[in-house]
Amino acid sequence: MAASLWKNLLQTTKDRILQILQQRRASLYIGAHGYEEELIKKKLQQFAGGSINLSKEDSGIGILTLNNPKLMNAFTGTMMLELQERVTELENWKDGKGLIIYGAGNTFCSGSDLNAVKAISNSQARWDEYVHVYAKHLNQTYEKTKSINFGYKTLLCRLPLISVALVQGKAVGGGAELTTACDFR
Ligand SMILES: CC[C@@H](C(=O)O)C(=O)SCCNC(=O)CCNC(=O)[C@H](O)C(C)(C)COP(=O)(O)OP(=O)(O)OC[C@H]1O[C@@H](n2cnc3c(N)ncnc32)[C@H](O)[C@@H]1OP(=O)(O)O
Repeated sequence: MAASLWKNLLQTTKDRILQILQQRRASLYIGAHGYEEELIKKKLQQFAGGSINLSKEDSGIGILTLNNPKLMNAFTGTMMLELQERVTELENWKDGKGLIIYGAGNTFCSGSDLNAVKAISNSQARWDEYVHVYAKHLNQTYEKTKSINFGYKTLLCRLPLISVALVQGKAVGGGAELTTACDFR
């Protein structure tokens, strides 16, 4: 009897552990704010527009273009997601030596897209909460910094490439801080 109870308890515990592990796998990221990675991504995807373009030259120089010229290259949600993808691509670029970041049109970057900031500020969670949680995903040092800009910063700083922000025109808010993520500006 006792042996059978023990066996059941053992099995139930194993099942529960497997269940928890599966849940964790399904949701790789559950941050301090309780948001899930997919939820954050979906939210950021709602604020679409512009793009982050990367061209990798034979010389080993990458050119990253902030491309949203109608809004002075303001960062939309999808641009944030793309930035992470491009940085991952650069991290895996074996022949990469340097990186130049510049803005399309005649400006560098006007920071976060204020349309998204306003829209999210009217809903349950503020834009910066989403952004901060996403920054944590980008940057494990979030707990110390609690800032997306720092998220960008360390994300770019940890790249093993010499980076230059080629600033033409305005660099405001998050755009100004992005320049500080580069080795030279
Ligand atoms: C919370 C996040 C925080 C962070 O990440 O740290 C931020 O970054 S918040 C955003 C901070 N940035 C700003 O507040 C900049 C706001 N913009 C401006 O001050 C000016 O637009 C400018 C960048 C100084 C350029 O001025 P100017 O050359 O006179 O151009 P316009 O003002 O006519 O702008 C053209 C066009 O672009 C739109 N625009 C500009 N910046 C943004 C933006 N950040 N988000 C959304 N849209 C932006 C501006 O509204 C104009 O649109 P139209 O009127 O439709 O032509």
